[in-house]
Amino acid sequence: MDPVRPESDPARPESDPVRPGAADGVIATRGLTKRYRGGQLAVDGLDLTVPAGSVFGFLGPNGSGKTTTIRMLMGLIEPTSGTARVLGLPMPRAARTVLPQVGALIEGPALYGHLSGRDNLLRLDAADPTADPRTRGARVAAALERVGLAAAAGKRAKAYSLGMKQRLGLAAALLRPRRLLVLDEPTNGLDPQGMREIRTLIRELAADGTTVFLSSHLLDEIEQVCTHVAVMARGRLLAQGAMADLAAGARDRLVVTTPDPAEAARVLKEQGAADVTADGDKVTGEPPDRDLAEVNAALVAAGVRVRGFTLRRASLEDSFVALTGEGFDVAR
Ligand SMILES: Nc1ncnc2c1ncn2[C@@H]1O[C@H](COP(=O)(O)OP(=O)(O)OP(=O)(O)O)[C@@H](O)[C@H]1O
Repeated sequence: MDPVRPESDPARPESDPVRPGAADGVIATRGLTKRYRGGQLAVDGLDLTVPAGSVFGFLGPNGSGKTTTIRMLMGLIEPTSGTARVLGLPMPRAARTVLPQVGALIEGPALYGHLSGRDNLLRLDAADPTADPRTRGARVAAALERVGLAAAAGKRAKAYSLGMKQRLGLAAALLRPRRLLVLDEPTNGLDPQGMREIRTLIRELAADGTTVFLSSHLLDEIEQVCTHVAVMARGRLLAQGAMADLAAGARDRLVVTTPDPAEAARVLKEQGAADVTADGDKVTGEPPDRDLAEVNAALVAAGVRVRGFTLRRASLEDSFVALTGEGFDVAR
């Protein structure tokens, strides 16, 4: 089933378990497919390539197959067909080599509520046979510091807010150096402040060189923190690539704010704008290939009361629509 070469193949440097190369990406899947026993095709022929050093957004609505993919990548479930390599090694076969180098936060961290944040981490660290007990205290203190929990380290975990629990989960993932962090919907259930804090932390981790694989159903979130993105819908990969390349697939939009939307729409079409739509007092369209000052003047000359006239940069959502012809809110 698995056509990859043996792990010890010297011709393939990324097979070195200590320092696998990233020629194929930190994560690479080929035709990865999962059909659950009930017959549900959750992931369908996925070819995913996650470049080293990227913050890779794995975007898709609920039920699109993100968690199933992550569970296959982490060796928690077997694919029905296809292959998955993580850090250059085949999963789940090389799980014992790969997983210690991967920090994962999947479906909320498992914590002991009656223990303090610090004691939770001490306990987790003690469960790691490769962790030196002499440096345990320092390691735990550094991880708590990293996620901004140093001041709350002595508090029982059950008294933590959801955001603090997520951060403690991240601290646990950071107890040892990781080459890859896999975060499944890490901001789910958090308030805006908690979301911002987690995003900032993700950016900092990425700046340190860790590759971050971040699943989310939030377009905004992916747009704000990710360098690369893959878009899933109904178990299939719709698009993947560098965020900038994906954005290049969608054109900027001209946005006119006016109390006269119907007239504005007519003039914009006349001026050569394509795909003109009106929504309330906003009329948007693809800008025509001419001096926009002339377009503005034409609106005013036609008696349109122009209250705003701006060019909005293409968003990830625009790219998504341009690439797929579908809205993001894909119904299942
Ligand atoms: N253990 C299972 N047995 C059968 N079907 C499952 C199982 N787990 C998930 N599914 C189905 O597989 C599909 C993909 O689910 P998955 O959880 O991977 O999606 P997701 O994108 O992670 O969504 P969410 O964010 O809601 O978890 C869904 O239709 C789901 O109902």
